Amino acid sequence: MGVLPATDGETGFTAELGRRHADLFEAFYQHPFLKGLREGSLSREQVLHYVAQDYQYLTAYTRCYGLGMALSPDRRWMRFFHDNAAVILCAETHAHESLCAYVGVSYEEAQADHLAPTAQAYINHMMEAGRDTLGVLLSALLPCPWTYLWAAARFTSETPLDPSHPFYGWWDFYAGRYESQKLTQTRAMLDELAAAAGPAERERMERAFVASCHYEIRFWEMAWSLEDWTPPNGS
Ligand SMILES: Cc1ncc(C[n+]2csc(CCO)c2C)c(N)n1
Repeated sequence: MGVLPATDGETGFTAELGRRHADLFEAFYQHPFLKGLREGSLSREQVLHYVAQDYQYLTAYTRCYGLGMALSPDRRWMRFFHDNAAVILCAETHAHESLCAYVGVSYEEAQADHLAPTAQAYINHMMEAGRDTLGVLLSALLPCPWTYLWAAARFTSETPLDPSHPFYGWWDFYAGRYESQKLTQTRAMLDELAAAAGPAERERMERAFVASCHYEIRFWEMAWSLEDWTPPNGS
């Protein structure tokens, strides 16, 4: 096992989740699609498939922050969801644009009008969590920033990032300091909710978190295999 998402000394609900499910973070890191992003060896089709689906995913992810506002007990929580939604709406497209530049298409040209099965399932899972408690919703939303930022921190600490890397812009965005501050804040907010939750809710929170970790791995697999709705027998 490589670098753990949470160290032994860290306390709180999210640190426990990170340690208990470190195997999923490792599987995320070792997936051939992320390896391709590290080595600059992805095909044009794979990059395009990812960008098109991820654009749709980010729209739904931002919508879930709207659900978070609706579930917010006070203005402090509303501000958290509001401010993060504003950042995701603007900033995350930088990461996509660097992938578009790599394959030589505009962001508009990279769009698809349908969701692949895995992207659809991941979105449904997050939206469903938004019909439960704030704690369950935020647990479903946490693996998204945590896996990406953890992977970027690990990669850039092992291999200093060179601007000539074909996916420099993508790695540089997720390795950025601003993103990492947001992740720390999100974990602290979720730790707070977990401390006030009963065992049954905490159990649903963990299940929502684990499902999203699996979906993060499957999202790579979706883009790697160019997943679509063609029935398995090819008809
Ligand atoms: C499938 C998928 N999972 C995670 C991310 C990364 N990501 C999406 S929004 C956000 C910021 C949250 O504060 C981060 C880090 C992605 N692009 N696509």
